[in-house]
Amino acid sequence: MQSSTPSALPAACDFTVFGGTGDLALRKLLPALYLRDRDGHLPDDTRIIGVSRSELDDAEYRDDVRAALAEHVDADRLDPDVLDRLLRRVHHVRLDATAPEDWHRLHGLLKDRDAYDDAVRVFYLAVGPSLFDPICRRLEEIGVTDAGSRVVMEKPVGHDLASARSINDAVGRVFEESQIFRIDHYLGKESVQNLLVTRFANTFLEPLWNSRWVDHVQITVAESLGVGDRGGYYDQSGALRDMVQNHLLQLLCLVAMEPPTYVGRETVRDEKLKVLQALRPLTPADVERDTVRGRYGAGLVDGVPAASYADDLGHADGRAETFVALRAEVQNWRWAGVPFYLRTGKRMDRRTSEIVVVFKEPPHAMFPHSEGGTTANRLHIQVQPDEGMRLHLTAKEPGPGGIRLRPVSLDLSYATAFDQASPDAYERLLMDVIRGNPTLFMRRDEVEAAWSWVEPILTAWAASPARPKSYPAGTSGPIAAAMLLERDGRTWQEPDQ
Ligand SMILES: NC(=O)C1=CN([C@@H]2O[C@H](COP(=O)(O)OP(=O)(O)OC[C@H]3O[C@@H](n4cnc5c(N)ncnc54)[C@H](OP(=O)(O)O)[C@@H]3O)[C@@H](O)[C@H]2O)C=CC1
Ligand SMILES: O=C1O[C@H](COP(=O)(O)O)[C@@H](O)[C@H](O)[C@H]1O
Repeated sequence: MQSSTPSALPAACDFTVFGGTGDLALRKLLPALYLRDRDGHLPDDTRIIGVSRSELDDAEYRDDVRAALAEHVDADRLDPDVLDRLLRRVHHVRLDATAPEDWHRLHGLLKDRDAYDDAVRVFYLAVGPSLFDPICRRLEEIGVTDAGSRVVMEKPVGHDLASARSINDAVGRVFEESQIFRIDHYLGKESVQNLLVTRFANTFLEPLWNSRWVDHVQITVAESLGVGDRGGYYDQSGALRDMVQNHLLQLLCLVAMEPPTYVGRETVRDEKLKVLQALRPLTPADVERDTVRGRYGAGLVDGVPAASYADDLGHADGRAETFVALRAEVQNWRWAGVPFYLRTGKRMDRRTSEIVVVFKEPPHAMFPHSEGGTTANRLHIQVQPDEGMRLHLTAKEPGPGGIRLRPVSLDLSYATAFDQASPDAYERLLMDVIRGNPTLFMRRDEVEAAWSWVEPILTAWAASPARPKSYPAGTSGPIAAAMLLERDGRTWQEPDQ
């Protein structure tokens, strides 16, 4: 998905990562920057400045980055010359973001760039949100927040609407909205971008993409991993905040949005916002009926024993749900009456992110005496792994006798069609930040509209004496999630269907 006016690559870039020694920086950001450097995409004069309180000089930090790249980049993509070039770009600044006296160190390094007219400064906030406000204020004080500067925020932005507004206000006091890049890494996935291309660069789907022909939509983001060592964060968050408020609602928006007049910086975001604003607000009774929350117990994942959430957390007082399923509706002309079923969970039976658009049954049974039956057509968009698309149809089985109906599918595998691996989402998104293209980032109004819709669910759950329903690790979630669809005469699409 390109903006209508692709932005130029600047001659110089200072890419500052607050939290440069953290998990996100070392596991995702540095590998993505390395891979873009490998393909010659970084500005020639790029510096990558890791900021943290750790007592590291440049050489020690470079050692840490080298080790992280060895761990997180495939060995066959690690080129020693590129690695050395990248490491020469890397610096570390020891700075406690809350200590005013430390900031001269970063200022000293950044002001070297004053000679460049078009140097871009990126400030990536890979730290807890409580540091966003102090960091932005200090950046303003040291005079590095002009139009050439960009700030990147990770999701989740806040833990409810009020805290999201407060974070947005704090960052917005220093940076213009056009300088603020709120990452939802799902928007950087190739298959997610391709969803818009499939819908809007082809004609065959559009006449069918509405309540007349679509029965319902299913969006599943299932993970086989548990919370790992992120339990501290996760238990404050839970699957609704961690996944639904951002990734799943963004996927829903891309399925449901109207075609923009062109794919531009604001047009896609304008259309996504309209979808979020059209989501039917849930009353407490709707939450009771249309949402399911679960939490994994011990079980087997791929035949291997897997711990319970309490074991992963290290105590039994966990509060968070690790699974959510819910029924949403988009109240507009196109989608009135079409349910959107969303589910996401950890420690499930498989890792998959997929969107299934289930079309209506044929209006008239023309082959009543044939063997086999018709099944509803389905478009299955496989976001990950094994990106691709499958269109499920009914066909006649070849043979000289009578008509025998059989389900078949038209399969598109990206790996086969394009013979190349998809880049990691961060590779695309970090380059968009450097180029200043915000199309694939969430605008303030989108984030807040998503929180507005999610908040009644959080409130109703907090008020309810019920606990999340238990499901064994390695399954497709609590039985109640299946019942959510059965009640409507439908079932979740599982892989063997
Ligand atoms: N990890 C992930 O996959 C994802 C993370 N996020 C979000 O990104 C943020 C960072 O996550 P993650 O990397 O996992 O966290 P980590 O705890 O691994 O890293 C935190 C980083 O912040 C630094 N830091 C903490 N306090 C200060 C301070 N006062 N001044 C300067 N630096 C400080 C730490 O270094 P030091 O202690 O040396 O100062 C460290 O480099 C969080 O908000 C998280 O929710 C979002 C999506 C995914
Ligand atoms: O943002 C998050 O996403 C990951 C899942 O991302 P994926 O690209 O591996 O599908 C999730 O594990 C994590 O809890 C959440 O914070």
